[in-house]
Amino acid sequence: MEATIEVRELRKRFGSVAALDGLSFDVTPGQVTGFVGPNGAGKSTTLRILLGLDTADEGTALIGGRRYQALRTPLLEVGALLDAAAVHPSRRGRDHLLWLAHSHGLPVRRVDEVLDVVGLGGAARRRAGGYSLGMRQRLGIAAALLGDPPVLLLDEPVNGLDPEGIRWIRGFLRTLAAEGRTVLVSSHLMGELEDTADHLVVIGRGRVIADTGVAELLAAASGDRVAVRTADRARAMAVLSGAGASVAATGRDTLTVSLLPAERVVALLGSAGVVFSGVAAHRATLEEAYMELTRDAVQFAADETAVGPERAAGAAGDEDADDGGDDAAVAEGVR
Ligand SMILES: Nc1ncnc2c1ncn2[C@@H]1O[C@H](COP(=O)(O)OP(=O)(O)OP(=O)(O)O)[C@@H](O)[C@H]1O
Repeated sequence: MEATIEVRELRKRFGSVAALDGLSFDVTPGQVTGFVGPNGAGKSTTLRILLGLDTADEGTALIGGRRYQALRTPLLEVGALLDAAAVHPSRRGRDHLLWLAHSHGLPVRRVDEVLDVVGLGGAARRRAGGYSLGMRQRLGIAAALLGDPPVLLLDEPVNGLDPEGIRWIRGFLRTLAAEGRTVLVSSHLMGELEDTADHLVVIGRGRVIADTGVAELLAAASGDRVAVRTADRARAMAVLSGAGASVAATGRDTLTVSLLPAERVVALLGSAGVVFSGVAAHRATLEEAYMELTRDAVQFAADETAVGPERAAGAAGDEDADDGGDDAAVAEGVR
């Protein structure tokens, strides 16, 4: 079976709401693909249709070239974590997996293997009702792995995990992809995806906003912008705008400058006598790139709420404004 997800022109309405509005994307094996979008964008609906839990009004959603309903041994072909709470509370963790394994003729040995893989071996004989959210997430991931499937669909797998668990799943997803599996992971935590995902499918209002490599997206979002830290913000803005730059205030003493290289910014501020404590090439975070992408989609849909450059850069740049941690300093302390 070719381990690939193909979504083509999916449409789904719930009454007057178009949850999916012609959604198309592919997920290829050997990499982790993040599936992201604002609340209500249509992520869960897409995953539910892919897993045969809901039907599309139009379009197709295929796993390995076939609809989920046509898979003869689904557990062996696709592993899914949709709702970690979907385990009967009185059932013991191990019994839940035994029941699933039995339905597919998998050996008991495999149940104990996946319990160990997710670090739940010690709690396997406790009732799921007494599990923490993180433990239920691990049990759900164990269930997804049971059939050693080439395709994994995980909805918010980091949800409820402690820092050790988050680190574990990050490495684990990378390992699954390195084994050549197709891994589609929805998440709201861009910081997590920045460290984990190779590719992103960003959706909004039931449509694809971006289908791109994470590295390309970060490079594009970083652009040629320059971050400036100065106590004399107003004068710096006047000098740089006067030289043709586009300037946005991103904090009490920070600016983001476009259309001028860092060296020129340093020279202009220096010759105008504007004191500054740092000028740095700006490197976008995935969170920032994502906010820009999804904000554009909202602007497109409701153009009366146009967002000015100052607010736009401020929304994305506050973190940098405070710690400058993502910036590669090119000049310091020129008077
Ligand atoms: N069963 C349903 N009945 C009515 N409306 C629904 C139903 N399921 C989803 N919707 C609507 O479809 C749209 C897409 O919802 P969906 O849950 O797929 O989004 P999502 O991207 O998963 O959101 P979130 O990030 O909040 O989980 C939303 O407007 C939602 O209210």
